[in-house]
Amino acid sequence: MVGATKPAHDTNILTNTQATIREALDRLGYEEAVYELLMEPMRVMTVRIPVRMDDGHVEVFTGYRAQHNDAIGPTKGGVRFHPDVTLDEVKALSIWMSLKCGIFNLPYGGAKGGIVCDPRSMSLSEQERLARGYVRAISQIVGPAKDIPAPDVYTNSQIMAWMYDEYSRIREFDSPGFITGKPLVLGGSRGRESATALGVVVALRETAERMGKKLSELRVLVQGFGNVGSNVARILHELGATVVGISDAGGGVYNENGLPIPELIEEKDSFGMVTPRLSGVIPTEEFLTKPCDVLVPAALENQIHEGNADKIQASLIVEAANGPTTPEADQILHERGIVVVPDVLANAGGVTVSYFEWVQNNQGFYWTEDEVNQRLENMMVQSVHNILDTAERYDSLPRMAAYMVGIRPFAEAMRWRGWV
Ligand SMILES: NC(=O)C1=CN([C@@H]2O[C@H](COP(=O)(O)OP(=O)(O)OC[C@H]3O[C@@H](n4cnc5c(N)ncnc54)[C@H](O)[C@@H]3O)[C@@H](O)[C@H]2O)C=CC1
Ligand SMILES: O=C(O)CCC(=O)C(=O)O
Repeated sequence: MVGATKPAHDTNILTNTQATIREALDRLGYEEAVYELLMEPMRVMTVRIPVRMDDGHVEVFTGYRAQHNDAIGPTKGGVRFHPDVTLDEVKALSIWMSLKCGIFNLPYGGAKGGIVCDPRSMSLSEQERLARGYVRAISQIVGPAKDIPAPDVYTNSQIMAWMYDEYSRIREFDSPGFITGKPLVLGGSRGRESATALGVVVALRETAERMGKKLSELRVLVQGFGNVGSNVARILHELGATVVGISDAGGGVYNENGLPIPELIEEKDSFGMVTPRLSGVIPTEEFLTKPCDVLVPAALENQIHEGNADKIQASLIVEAANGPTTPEADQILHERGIVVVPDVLANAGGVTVSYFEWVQNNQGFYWTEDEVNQRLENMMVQSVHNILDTAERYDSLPRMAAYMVGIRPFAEAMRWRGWV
């Protein structure tokens, strides 16, 4: 995620997540021990990774892997390369991965990894040595039946390929099910590249229809133009919605009549940056409050906060990023009647197609892109209505409904196993 800096409105996403988990478990009537087990990852590994840099000196990087809960199956989640990675962030992200798996009935618990580094200032060979060093450092706790990594911010199919190769060498057998988000030729799944975005668009369409609005009538602002944001903009544009604004780390562009999305995608670089080549760029804070029907944050955490929530003009927010809305902003948006489709529901298309990739690797039998997309769409439609119906039934916000639906399978699995 190029240009990403620590958000101005930084809040502790781990303590916020723990508070929401507690409320969800209380509403479901589970005992204290269930909360005690689910409030923190069951296992966290911190590693120090020495990397010989191109100029000959050795730099030592800190990396983490957090495994939230393995009562249901192996754990799963991406690895982030970013200078602002912290242990608390990785822990919170691992809990959110569990919620996604719970909502979508995937046979996994959540995990997340991160390395404190800035890949923008590293050569490809330095990144390769770092990726391989990370796998060597965590190899005891990962594997196709233990914990399955995937791409996240600043990591991509090339980094997955190096990690896969390193793991296979260590274990002395070829092990494609160890990691997902691989290149197609190494056992990647068709559709994984755009899966998160496709899921976001399906969640947007289904929720808008429940609000009496058609996709083709909507004006959408998309914050972030990387893997998720640019694909969301592309799919919406192809389906006839009007994408009135897009942004990246340098700011945003807005046109009430719609933007030429295919041309903008042609212009963007591999780090999701396009604004350096555009005129009329406005700052992010102004961008987020521009007129629109739907806002899709697809960049960083804590972008919608108590300082701007009262100025947002959208009536629907679909969270493509992990953790883009602070709890204070959630409350303000609710009071203003703005519907928020939470991250653990909206962006779970990525881990769902990663699950499809793992299934295909285990079977050695590969699906067409149509099969992948159709299965994803069916699961997304079902999960969106399940969460929105649950929210109505419990008179709660969709986020609380998503936490209740997502956490329950872990509490039940732990009971059956006799852990609580
Ligand atoms: N890639 C995936 O499959 C999944 C990604 N996510 C989440 O989606 C979000 C975006 O991920 P990717 O698209 O993969 O990352 P990316 O690294 O491909 O793109 C990030 C984009 O955000 C922009 N950005 C950075 N700082 C910004 C700022 N202050 N204001 C506006 N834009 C800014 C960057 O310029 C870039 O366009 C992250 O929260 C990630 O965890 C969630 C589920 C799956
Ligand atoms: O594809 C995966 O397994 C994980 C994706 C991920 O890291 C996320 O949903 O935040």
